[in-house]
Amino acid sequence: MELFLLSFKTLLLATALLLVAYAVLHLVILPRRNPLWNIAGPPLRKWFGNHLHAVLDPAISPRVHELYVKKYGRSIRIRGIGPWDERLLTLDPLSVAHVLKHSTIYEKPWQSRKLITSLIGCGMLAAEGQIHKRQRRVATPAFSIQNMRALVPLVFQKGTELKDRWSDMIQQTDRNKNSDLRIDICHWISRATFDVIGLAGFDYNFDAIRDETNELFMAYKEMFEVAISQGRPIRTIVGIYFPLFNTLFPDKAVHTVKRCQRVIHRVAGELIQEKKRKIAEGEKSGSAYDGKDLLSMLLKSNIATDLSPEDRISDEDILHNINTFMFAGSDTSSLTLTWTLLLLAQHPDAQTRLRKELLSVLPSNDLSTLTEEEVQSLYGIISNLPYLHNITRESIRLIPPVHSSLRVATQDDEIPTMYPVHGPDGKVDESRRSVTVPKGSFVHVAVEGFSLDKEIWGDDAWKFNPDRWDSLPEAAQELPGLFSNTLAFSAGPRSCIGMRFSMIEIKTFIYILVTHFVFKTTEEKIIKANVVLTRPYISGKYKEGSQCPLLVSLYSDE
Ligand code: HEM
Repeated sequence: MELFLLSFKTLLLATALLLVAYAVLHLVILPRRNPLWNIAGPPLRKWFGNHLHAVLDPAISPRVHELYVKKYGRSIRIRGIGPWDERLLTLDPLSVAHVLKHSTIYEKPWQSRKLITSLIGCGMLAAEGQIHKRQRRVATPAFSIQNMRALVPLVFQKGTELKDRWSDMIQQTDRNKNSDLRIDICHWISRATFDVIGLAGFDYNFDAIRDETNELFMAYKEMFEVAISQGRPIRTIVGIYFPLFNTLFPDKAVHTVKRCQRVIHRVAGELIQEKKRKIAEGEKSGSAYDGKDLLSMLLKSNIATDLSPEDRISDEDILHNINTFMFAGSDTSSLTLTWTLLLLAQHPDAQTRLRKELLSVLPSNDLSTLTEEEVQSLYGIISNLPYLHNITRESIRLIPPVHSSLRVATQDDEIPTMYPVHGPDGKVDESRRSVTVPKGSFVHVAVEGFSLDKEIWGDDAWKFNPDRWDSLPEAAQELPGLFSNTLAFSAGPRSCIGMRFSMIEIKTFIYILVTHFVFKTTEEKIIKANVVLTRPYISGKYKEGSQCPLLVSLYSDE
């Protein structure tokens, strides 16, 4: 018995020693051997601390980025969730272009892909490798300039509906006077952009500007709310690493997602089958079905004769991508519009100047009476208005809805840098123009960080100055990015496929709203928070959820 106890104790001791050795190896020794320790980075006050809040919270990240660049250069070592998680934060234009261009080396982390897939399926946002390539190839024709222009009338229709709704609300409040009405523009614009993406996505009218009762609309809305709810971070992490946990112990959110997915599968599944039938009938009868929505385009492109059978995607993939367009294309556009209107309210001179430019091309008859050709020709003019273009670019630069993005290196790599790299001792080696990144490391792509960089954009980089776009500094002109030297729509093979679509939506809505209403700020202070996207909150009222109240009145030129 004694012998047994002795050997049991020895076994326990050996196991404990092994665990300690494992922990020391992974928490102390291996991290120190990580090549990322050869570059400078901010210290940590606590051994288990991290820099994530500092670099991801838009309330402080501009100051943090500025300080880091001054002290540590543009290639910065930061700590992720633990000592084993050393990361690269790059504010070097050459490095970020390298990372975004080499999308097969720098993939999206499996954890975020799994989370997205669990909600909307494995569409373009979450897929990697060949699957992503195939989906992107099928979807690209749907987003061509020509196809996007075909969506202009429906964007006008929804912009006009929102305008009419707000006009009614203002007039109902006070029938005699045109007083200011406090409107949460974030909420209302989100309803309108949902309507737009519903019609543009699969020719389906959620009618959310009127009311929020449509079954499919509610399913998407509730599901996306689960995605952005911050209330259960531990559970979310456990669910990602151990999916069985959610099956065995489902909570309210799991049930909600399941219920929403059933509705989407049923209603959107039927829409897909109906479209397929129409396309097949059109082919049979010789008069091709002319549906202009993304679903019709995707289905047509998927059966195009120049696409080999192995490059085609399944009905399931089609549904996942329509879900993806809903997810990636509704809040991003509505937040851009919300931030733009807030900035215009905060800068009344810019608002008046913009209104003057927009009114100069306002037709004499009501927008809702224009023919399709007239709408197309009007949009052609609007899209080229210089001050509107400057306002749009400046708003997206100053408050990009996607605050930052994350990539993981799938192999060891040497990332080139434009600026010299600072060593861990703070010394700058002028000849050192690359950073060694080991496989498995996370790389932070600071979308907002680049947009607000004073060394690139000038000392007024944090200010709203639409005129800057008339003479950009050389450094800004050299920045990589799909959209006007910003990373707001990312860059490279994984950049935003919906940029043209959102430009039509943003310019059309601003045109309609600013020619009909005047926007003023309320007493409340609006702050930014990064909740999947950069969203507005009333200072001190975070728990009330994202909102952006403005005082809105009818514009009259008298
Ligand atoms: C102002 C509006 C928008 C902004 C700021 C925006 C921004 C972005 C950004 C930054 C990415 C890259 C994400 C990453 O690398 O992690 C992205 C990807 C994507 N966006 Fe957008 N987006 C907008 C509107 C739209 C719209 C309207 C659609 C569709 C109708 C859309 C569909 C997509 C898709 C499918 C991807 C994934 C592309 C891929 O990985 O191949 N986006 N968007």
